[in-house]
Amino acid sequence: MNINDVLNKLRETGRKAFVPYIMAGDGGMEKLKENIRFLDEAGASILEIGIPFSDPVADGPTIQRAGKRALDNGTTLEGIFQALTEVRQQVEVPFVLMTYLNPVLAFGVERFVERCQGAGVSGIIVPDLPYEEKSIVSDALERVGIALIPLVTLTSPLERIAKITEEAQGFIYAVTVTGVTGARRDFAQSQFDYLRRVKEVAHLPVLAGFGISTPEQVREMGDVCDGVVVGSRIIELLEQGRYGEIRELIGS
Ligand SMILES: O=P(O)(O)OC[C@@H](O)[C@@H](O)c1c[nH]c2ccccc12
Repeated sequence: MNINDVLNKLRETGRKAFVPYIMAGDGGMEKLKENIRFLDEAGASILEIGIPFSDPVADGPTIQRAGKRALDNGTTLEGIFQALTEVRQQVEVPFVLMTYLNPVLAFGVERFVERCQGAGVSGIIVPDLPYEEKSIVSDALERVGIALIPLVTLTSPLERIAKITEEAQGFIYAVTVTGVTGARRDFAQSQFDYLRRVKEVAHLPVLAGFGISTPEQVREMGDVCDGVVVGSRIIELLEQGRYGEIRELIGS
């Protein structure tokens, strides 16, 4: 299934999307494939898979550490594509890659997109790619039907959000905090208001991410948008082998 099919089906049945984020190569390539199979079986709607990078400006401590572990392991993009290609046939869940721009440029945009297609990747997120410069990667992605998922933030003016969502595919990633990835204790009313406003102007599903770590937060966010992305908490739970809690989060 592709991203649109998954999100349409959830909407028709009145359910919300749950998108775990994992760091590729944290624990090695076998672990990556194992984690993907587990999260697919546990009911993840879409999987966000992070490419480790030495200068992850949007990431907090948990994801920075996971990225460092992956790089120290000798993780390469080529190795990640190979693992994804192998596991692709075994799972249903769509893959979205999250990468900073530099690794893509270093690998070569055309080559990167070709490998994404070969590995059955449905979308990519590039947090440091300015919207105005998106054609650097979006032209090549469009040719093969891979979505460039846009991030919108609390500080993006509504007109800009409307413009971004008009041309987007897949879903809109609404960043719920100003700052880096990582668990937050609670969310202010203004953050829910922001999500409602994004929902009003977006013609695509809106998923909220950054700082979501408890079943209660998953439900609260689900009340105002179409689902959530959970990264840092999933990485911690995977690291500690707390699979029951991951199932609980996905089920909430
Ligand atoms: O870790 P958190 O707070 O649950 O946030 C999601 C996040 O990890 C994932 O979507 C992500 C990881 N690194 C990013 C960089 C930019 C945008 C998004 C991300």
